[in-house]
Amino acid sequence: MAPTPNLSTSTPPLHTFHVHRRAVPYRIFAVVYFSAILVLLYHHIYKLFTNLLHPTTSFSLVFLHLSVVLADAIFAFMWTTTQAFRMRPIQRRTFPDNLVKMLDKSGEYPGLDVFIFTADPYKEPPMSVVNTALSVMAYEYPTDKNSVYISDDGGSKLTLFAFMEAARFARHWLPFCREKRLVERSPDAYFSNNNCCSSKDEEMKTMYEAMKGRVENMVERGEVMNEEYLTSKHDRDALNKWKLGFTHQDHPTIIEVLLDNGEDKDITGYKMPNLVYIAREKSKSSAHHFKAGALNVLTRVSATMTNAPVILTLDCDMHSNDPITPLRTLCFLLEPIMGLEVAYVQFPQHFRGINKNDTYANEIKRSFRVDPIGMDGLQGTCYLGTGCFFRRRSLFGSPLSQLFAERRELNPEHVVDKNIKSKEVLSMAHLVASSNYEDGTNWGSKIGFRYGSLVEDYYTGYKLQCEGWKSVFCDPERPAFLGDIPINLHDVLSQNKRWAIGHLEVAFSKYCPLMYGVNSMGILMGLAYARYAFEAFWSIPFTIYAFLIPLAFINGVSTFPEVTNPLFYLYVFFFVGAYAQDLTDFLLTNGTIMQWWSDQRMWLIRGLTSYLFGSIDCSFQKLGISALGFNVTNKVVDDEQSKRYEQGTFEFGITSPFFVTLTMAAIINLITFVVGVVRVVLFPEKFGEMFVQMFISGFVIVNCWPIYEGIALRVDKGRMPTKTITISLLLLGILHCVTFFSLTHVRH
Ligand SMILES: O=c1ccn([C@@H]2O[C@H](COP(=O)(O)OP(=O)(O)O[C@H]3O[C@H](CO)[C@@H](O)[C@H](O)[C@H]3O)[C@@H](O)[C@H]2O)c(=O)[nH]1
Ligand SMILES: [Mn+2]
Repeated sequence: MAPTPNLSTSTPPLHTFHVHRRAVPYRIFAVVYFSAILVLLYHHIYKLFTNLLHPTTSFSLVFLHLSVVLADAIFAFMWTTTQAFRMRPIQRRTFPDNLVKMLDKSGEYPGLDVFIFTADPYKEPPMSVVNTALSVMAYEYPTDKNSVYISDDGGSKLTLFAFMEAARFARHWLPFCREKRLVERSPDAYFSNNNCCSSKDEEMKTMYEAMKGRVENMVERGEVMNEEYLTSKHDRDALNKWKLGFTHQDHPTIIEVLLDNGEDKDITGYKMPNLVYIAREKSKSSAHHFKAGALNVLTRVSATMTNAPVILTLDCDMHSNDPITPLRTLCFLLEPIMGLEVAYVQFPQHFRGINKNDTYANEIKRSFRVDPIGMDGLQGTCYLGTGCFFRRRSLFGSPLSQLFAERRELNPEHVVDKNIKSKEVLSMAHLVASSNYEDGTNWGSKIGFRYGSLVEDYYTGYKLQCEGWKSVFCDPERPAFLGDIPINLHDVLSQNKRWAIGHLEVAFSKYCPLMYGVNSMGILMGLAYARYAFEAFWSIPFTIYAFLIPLAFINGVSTFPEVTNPLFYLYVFFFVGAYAQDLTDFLLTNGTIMQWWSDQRMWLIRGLTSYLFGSIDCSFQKLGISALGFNVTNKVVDDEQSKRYEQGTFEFGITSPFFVTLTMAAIINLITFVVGVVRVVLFPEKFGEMFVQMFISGFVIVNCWPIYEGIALRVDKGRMPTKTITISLLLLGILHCVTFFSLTHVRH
């Protein structure tokens, strides 16, 4: 299809898009697949009723049958929700050159406020946060329009110290980037790519390494103490704000303006961007709402200081990989016709350091690449938490009716006319960062980033779109940002568990996408958001297919149709159809078959771990038994683990409930398969009856290969702990006994 310009043809376009060719075959396939689902559901219900009406049917058999119907119904539901992404996937292009021409002729660059988040100096090394900040301070954007705000939820001296160093280094780094026209503007990325040839490079590298040495030295010691590093009185005074009794959960607000655009210049005399450090007030008596709370504090503090109309939210594990990214964003936000309706422009999370076959599916291709282009063709993509440029105005009510904050200074149209370091500005900034400031206001409910879910990104994007805002997904050839990934299985699964819980919180709130979302945005967008809200539901069919049905099989009860039954072909179609389409999506987004294999394996693994335990935690929270928290993902890498990751070896190593369910699934399916083989040898005529179960268990076994290795073949530290294996065997024994006694009357 020809690209469709989104502008009137008189001016050169700022952006275009085209609908992917796959849309039409996907729509046809959807109709066929959906019809097949209806046939299967009809069959299930028919059989269930005949079973129920039969006087001799035992309770256990009905239970088993109901479970199978439930599993298949959830598969069907989840399949339906994913169709929303496949109806109209689009691809966009931007023309930053045209934008620059337009701005040179007619206008001014809008201000940009960048928010960077960090929460723990030991899980998120301050040097990595510094690299994130330097990469965006060096954006190809007028420096007097660029302000970088660091939110430190760890309230750590170490992070502030690192930024004092960074502010000094930036005076050298920014002109260096400008003069050399670098595209890699995170020093760490630049120097680790062996960009060292000129003497200027060498000099810069030495300076960078010296700063890194000082910061890492402090972090290692856990205290900022070396007086010789603290050259200015101002720095010493700032660090003295950490008084006795200061903890990361209980402390006053600390705001330090480290660079002030009005007065600070780089070594060539150019203005520096603003750089502000903020540790918001924390107190045990008020909720701080984790990252969502930090986002709102930064929204307010930045409003008092610069109030730029465009906000970039960026996690500290991600740095800019392309300095013209803000210009690409403006291609959408400044577009005269549709621009005003766009709440945010989301760039995908791309990662560095992923191993060859992407063992843990860290690329998260479906959520970060495949699904967003599908939503982009409808009303717009989800907010993914980082690498996203917001129109500040979108945080204040729907496009048609603006809401106003309780203080005029916080509203998007307010113009700041005082210096960022002035007394008035600083006292207002402290006020709006206090821990009880939001009491009795609309922050978190109607204004700003929304509270109520651990995935504040998904939830906020969803609420904005329900209000009528559009959004844009922009995925240029050169990734705009590059992030780091967790490289150990447990970290990956914990992260996914947090997401699953956050999504469930939305699913079971009054804003459930299936009702509220469908009403506000229509059926397709509602389904797309529901696909995430209900992702933890995968755990239900997976648990049934991985445990219940194999246990029944071992105890002599087969659930699946024989190969001679026409229904058998329906199952084959479901399996092959869904997998083939999934593979197609993957290959069309530059994936390899092996990466796809890892991705589907991780989906199965998540089903029995993150989604399962996420559902359990969420139920506990609903029952008031426990509270939910945001466990920050660990970003520090252990060398030995790193080596195993490079080789593609799975990392177990610690005792965790996640690994218990995985081990159980691996063992029970191996047993099922062996039992099947023995029965086929004894009664070859039963092969047709057992084929489907043996195929499914065989498929699980192939997927579980790394688990068997972890249990039996490895001796390194990352192997499956003996304790985990013992607990799994015990639990399996109990489950087997329960099944055995429940099915006593059914066996023949
Ligand atoms: O109380 C908190 C907890 C976290 N963070 C920051 O939030 C960011 C994301 O945390 P991380 O541990 O890296 O979580 P991820 O799972 O990698 O983050 C994904 O999922 C989050 C929602 O669960 C989103 O906020 C993120 O943008 C998205 O990348 C980091 O910069 C943290 O420093 C805070 O500022 N305050
Ligand atoms: Mn992260």
